[in-house]
Amino acid sequence: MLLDVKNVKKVYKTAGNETTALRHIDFGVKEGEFVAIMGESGSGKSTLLNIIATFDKPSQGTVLLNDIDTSTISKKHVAQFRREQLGFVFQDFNVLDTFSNKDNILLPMVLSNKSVEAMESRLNDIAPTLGIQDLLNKYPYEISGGQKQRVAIARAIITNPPLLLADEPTGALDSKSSEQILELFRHLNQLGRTILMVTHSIQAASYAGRVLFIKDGMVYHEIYRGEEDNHQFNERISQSLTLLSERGAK
Ligand SMILES: Nc1ncnc2c1ncn2[C@@H]1O[C@H](COP(=O)(O)OP(=O)(O)OP(=O)(O)O)[C@@H](O)[C@H]1O
Repeated sequence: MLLDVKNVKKVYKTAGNETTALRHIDFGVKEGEFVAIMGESGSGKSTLLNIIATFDKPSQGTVLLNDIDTSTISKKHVAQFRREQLGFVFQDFNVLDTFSNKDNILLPMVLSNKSVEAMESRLNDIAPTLGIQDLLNKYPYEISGGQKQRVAIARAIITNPPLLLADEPTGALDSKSSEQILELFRHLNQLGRTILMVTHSIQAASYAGRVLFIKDGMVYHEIYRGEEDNHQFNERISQSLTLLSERGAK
């Protein structure tokens, strides 16, 4: 198992108040999978992603990535661990307007003290797959949202991390750009990349091979795509969401 989330619980404690964001989360992601996590607002998706991303720690339970217990990584090594093991794609791209697109993409390699040759070679490898060759010398403010997300995906995979984490990656895009970004995720997954994506969008989730549904801080349900096409899987995700909300309403 590439990612193993075991009995994770998260309680936020603020002045006299306790919020249980995650009650009991158990799931794994195998190498080569494309998994989507869905759930209503407040169900704990961001909390879970933040814990997997090592931005936050669970109150109980463990997260193993490549058999490394992420809670044991020292503060000194956590930035390096993230650069090497994880790629991040966010809803709002998080690219720096003062850097060219190329420099944005290379930033994780610069921080890891890689040679210029290694950086150029890696960029040449991934640029055609992402269709960003013509964008490299431009700045983020000169390109569209969909193009910015391509640049952000390039930055996320430049160090070739074993796991790509995406938080609502199409949330800020129009439907056409969303579709192109989702096709790109699918393509990267077909090339062997493991992806874990949090989303509200049924359309986005229908590109995954498996969908986990979170409710009240637990994984309530999961479905696999199997042999279904996007349309069929989309229908089944909708049905699952309806069932879940009906169950919750009783
Ligand atoms: N830093 C925090 N301090 C206290 N409570 C928090 C904190 N972050 C989240 N929560 C609470 O934990 C619960 C889960 O929140 P979380 O943001 O993980 O949900 P979500 O599913 O990502 O929601 P959304 O889809 O709206 O982003 C909510 O009740 C939220 O109010």
